[in-house]
Amino acid sequence: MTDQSMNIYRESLRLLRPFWPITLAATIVGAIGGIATAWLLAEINRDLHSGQALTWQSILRFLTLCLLSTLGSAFAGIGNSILGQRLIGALRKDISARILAAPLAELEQQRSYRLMAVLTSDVDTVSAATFALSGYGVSLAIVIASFVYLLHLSALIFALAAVVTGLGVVINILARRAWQRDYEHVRTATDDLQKQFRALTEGAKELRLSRARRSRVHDLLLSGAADRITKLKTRAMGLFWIADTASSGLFFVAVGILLLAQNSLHLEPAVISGAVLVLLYARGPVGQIANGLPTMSQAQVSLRRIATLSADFADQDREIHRRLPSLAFDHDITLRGVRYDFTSDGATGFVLGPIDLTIHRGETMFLIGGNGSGKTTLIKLLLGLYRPTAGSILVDGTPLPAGAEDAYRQLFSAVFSDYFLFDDLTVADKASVAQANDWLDRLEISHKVTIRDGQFSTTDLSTGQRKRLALIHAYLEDRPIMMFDEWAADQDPTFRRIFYTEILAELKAQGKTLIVISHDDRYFHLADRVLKLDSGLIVDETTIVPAPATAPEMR
Ligand SMILES: Nc1ncnc2c1ncn2[C@@H]1O[C@H](COP(=O)(O)OP(=O)(O)OP(=O)(O)O)[C@@H](O)[C@H]1O
Repeated sequence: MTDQSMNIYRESLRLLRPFWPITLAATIVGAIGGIATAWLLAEINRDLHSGQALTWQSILRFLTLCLLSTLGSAFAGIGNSILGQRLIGALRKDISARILAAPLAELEQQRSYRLMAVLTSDVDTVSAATFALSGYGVSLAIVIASFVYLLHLSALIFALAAVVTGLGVVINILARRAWQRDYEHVRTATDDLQKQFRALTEGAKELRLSRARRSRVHDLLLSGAADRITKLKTRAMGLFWIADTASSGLFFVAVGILLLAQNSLHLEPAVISGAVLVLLYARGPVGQIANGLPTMSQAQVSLRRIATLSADFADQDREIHRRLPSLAFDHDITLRGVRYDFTSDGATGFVLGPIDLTIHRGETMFLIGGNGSGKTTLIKLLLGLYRPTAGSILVDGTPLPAGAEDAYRQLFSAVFSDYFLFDDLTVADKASVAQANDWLDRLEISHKVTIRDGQFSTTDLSTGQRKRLALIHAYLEDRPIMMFDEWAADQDPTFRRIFYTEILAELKAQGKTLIVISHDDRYFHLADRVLKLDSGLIVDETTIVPAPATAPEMR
């Protein structure tokens, strides 16, 4: 076993471990029900051939076995339903927590549609298999107990039933293998489908504008993936029905052989009828086990996908949930020889740095440079979202201790150019709501948006207006350092001016350290320092000397 498959195996066990007790309990109860069913058949056969009137003991035994049989399968079913629901909840929470704790760079490498497919489709598939577990437990117990009864009736009949079942098992194993191979392709096609579903909503505008793109997405990519899944699943289902029919048909063959050979075998009628009864009854549970195999195969593939994702994010900084005390930042933050390398799998990628940079508390720094010069990458490093490939970050001259990344990140609030707009306030106390209302007024959107139950009443706004809401979130967080990535780019000229000359000035007056990515050279003079990046390096640094205040004119 390779290291990776060991990891996946270990991860699968870890994910399923909390559910062993309930699985075991449901299986034991189901097995009791199954054994009671087989016993019941034996009792019925005995009573039919006893030639005597039923005794109270027989009636009592019959009723007890009926009760055990029905209650056993009912309780096993309930147990497994609870297990299935808990499993869905636990897997979703566990994987989400790992995704939350994962470093941004690793998350960026995973495609979001793949994560969505694991969180929805794979989790559902695994839990569907657990719902079916009770059925398997009961069926398996019936089959085993039936075989014990057959052995008790006659070794020869037992051997005949064993051969028939063995053949059925082989047929089903072959079908299962074929399905398992196909299901890997089904899962890949499911990822493709998720990707195209995303395009349907996120690319709605582009798809309406371009007939060629629309037909490529719908007729080729989406339909292609959907058809591939249909074809593979239809083939697999066909295979399974053939396997199922063949294996259950074998039971009829066994019953036929018994009926034909009953005289030459010199077996009592009670033995023959008991065997026929059991063989015909066991056909159902055997079929149920065989029919459940595709679900089990799918669950195995899906569990492997869940475990792979979970293992990928296993060794991450879990301090996101540890709530370490916040870091103090009194004087400066320094990037010392910091580098970041996008190179992966030997392919050369963009390299930022080495960067040596000190940001002083209370200063306003503008970051400028052409597209792809590395501004956002530098910001992600500075904000602790990327771990430097080389070099270190110092807060007030002290290197950031290991495990303090999340505490460090709490020093910043930011509006990224690809920001996500949350529609609720993190803290919705009276003071925060009052502040938010104040800002809605100042940002001239109070006529559109109000705060209701700690939420913005709407986020269906223009691009520039939505960005104003993102700014309110950043303001309410009240962190010492604020970063704006081309915030003003989507604002009209008046608001752009208000942002640079009033909002930034006010935040600076409050003592905030401001980092502003900007292309608005009309306002560069408002910074304390302007840094220019090119090809991942700081190529220019200009300290802005404030113009001396002009003396009032003498009359
Ligand atoms: N996730 C990523 N994986 C690989 N390379 C990346 C990734 N993100 C950015 N890059 C590369 O890093 C370079 C710098 O990107 P970055 O986003 O930092 O530039 P920028 O100066 O912010 O550009 P813009 O002004 O267009 O936003 C780009 O040339 C890009 O190829």
